[in-house]
Amino acid sequence: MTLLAHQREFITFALEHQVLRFGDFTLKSGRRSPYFFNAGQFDTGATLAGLGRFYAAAIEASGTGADMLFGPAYKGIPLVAATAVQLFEAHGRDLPWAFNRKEAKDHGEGGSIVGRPLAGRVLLVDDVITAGTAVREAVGIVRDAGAELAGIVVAIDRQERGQGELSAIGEVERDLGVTVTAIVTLDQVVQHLRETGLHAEHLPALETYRATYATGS
Ligand SMILES: O=P(O)(O)OC[C@H]1O[C@H](OP(=O)(O)OP(=O)(O)O)[C@H](O)[C@@H]1O
Ligand SMILES: O=C(O)c1cc(=O)[nH]c(=O)[nH]1
Repeated sequence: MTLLAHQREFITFALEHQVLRFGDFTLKSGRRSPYFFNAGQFDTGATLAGLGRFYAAAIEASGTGADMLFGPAYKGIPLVAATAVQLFEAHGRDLPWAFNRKEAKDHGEGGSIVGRPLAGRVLLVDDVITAGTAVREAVGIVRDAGAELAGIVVAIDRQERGQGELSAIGEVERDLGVTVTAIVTLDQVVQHLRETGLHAEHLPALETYRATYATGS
């Protein structure tokens, strides 16, 4: 497997800012994981700008055409904002963007979508796909608004089983008919750790976890 320079840079960036951490974490799916990617740790202007640049570059490289961006609450919100800024700053693409509230508001402007109303081909921007539940919920919001899903971009594909035996991303691509783009995959993180010797003490737990939840596809 080849790791591109920007993927190594991204892993280094996530490790440096303790966004990628090792320990014992309970996930949304209920799985217990020896590592966690916490996008909330990109907690300064500079790191959020850096993160947005990685997302924008991944979107440009994927060739996914979209009319607008959507970031699902909560962690998708700063991600979509940072990505929209960097798509414009670094690539000259000025796309409308929106996010949702988890609970609809019945005063003021009301509703659950903030920003540009969802319409046309919408690219979903989120942090992580584990079992795929969160992105399916978000896709439901896009489709309920009468918009079309153009694709999905995440920072990390944990390469775990979804609801059946396929990978969560494989199931999402099959069921929704779109491409999921990840800046990096778990395999690439593991390869980078092996090659650099960084966090070598955590590799056995990562391997055991992978053997439990990984799929061949
Ligand atoms: O693929 P899945 O198994 O669904 O898990 C991954 C998702 O779960 C978490 O979001 P959460 O719903 O906790 O929302 P948050 O953005 O408010 O943290 C995480 O931020 C991912 O988006
Ligand atoms: O599956 C999750 O809940 C999850 C995994 C992960 O690495 N990061 C995160 O924010 N959520």
